[in-house]
Amino acid sequence: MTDTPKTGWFKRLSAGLARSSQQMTETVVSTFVKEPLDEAALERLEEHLLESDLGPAATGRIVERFRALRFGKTSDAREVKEALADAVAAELLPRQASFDPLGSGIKPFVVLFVGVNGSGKTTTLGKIASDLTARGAKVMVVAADTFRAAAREQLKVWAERAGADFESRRDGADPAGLAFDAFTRARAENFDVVLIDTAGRLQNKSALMDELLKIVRVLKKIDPEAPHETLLVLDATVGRNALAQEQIFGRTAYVSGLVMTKLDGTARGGVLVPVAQASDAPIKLIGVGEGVEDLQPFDARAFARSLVGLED
Ligand SMILES: Nc1nc2c(ncn2[C@@H]2O[C@H](COP(=O)(O)OP(=O)(O)OP(=O)(O)O)[C@@H](O)[C@H]2O)c(=O)[nH]1
Repeated sequence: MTDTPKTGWFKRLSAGLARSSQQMTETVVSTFVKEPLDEAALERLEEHLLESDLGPAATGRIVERFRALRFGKTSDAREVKEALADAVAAELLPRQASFDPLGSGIKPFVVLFVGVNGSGKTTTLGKIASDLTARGAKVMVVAADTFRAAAREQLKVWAERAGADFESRRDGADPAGLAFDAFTRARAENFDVVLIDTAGRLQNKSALMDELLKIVRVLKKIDPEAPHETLLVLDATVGRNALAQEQIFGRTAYVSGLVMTKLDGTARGGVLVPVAQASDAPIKLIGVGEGVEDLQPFDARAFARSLVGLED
């Protein structure tokens, strides 16, 4: 069979979620294939869903859906998986949105990346830069984490690989000043997209938030609508700590979309559900590996099906 782009994409998603889907299949699905759906089984379902980090609210609703379904003694694995996928998709569909900097009509379209160090911000920005330049866009990458030379270097490598312009300053320069100058040049030189990486040191939370807000303020001096997107990058492997990070950034940084990275590195990919539901911002992208193609648009239905181990 030829590998269409669609199936290739779904295969990557499924491979990335393999650890989570294995956990789901081993616990939840096997419970119902072996025995009828009685109260004891529903209790075990609740336990397993909580262990998969789906969170109490979504878990409660999913258990109720299963109670209403009344599987007979002979329900097979496929039937259980389909029902579970539908239940998880129903939780996530209202929390899905697309990231489309080239389709907005805004030029240059400014994207701010926020999140703690190590969450995958730089990698995500680099993957997006590669995708946009491959589609013919003129892209500028801005390293507004001016304190860490290593962070700048890493970003520079991504920018060069993508064929994007790169803007940075010496150690300790004002990140807001850099963002202002970069945006000004991007306007003058007709760039399509400006991608701004920011610092993520949470040790000094209020200074970090002040720095982010200052960047937002100066961008608005040039264009009151900027930044046109603020993506909060969260690492799925930190589990429910991602919820705390969402609260810290979500409250102050005007986040407009979430990116959940490293879903391939955890068996508890279900954590995406409570994070999506706690946030005012929808999930726009997910990372299921280190390759450029492993950053994918978030598709709630496909995610739910992969999470429970369905193959299409
Ligand atoms: N397996 C896997 N690794 C990822 C994914 N996204 C990012 N990474 C890796 O996670 C590590 C941290 O990513 P960075 O992009 O450096 O994180 P950052 O938030 O920019 O952190 P600093 O550079 O410390 O500010 C890198 O080794 C990435 O290759 C993903 O979806 N899956």
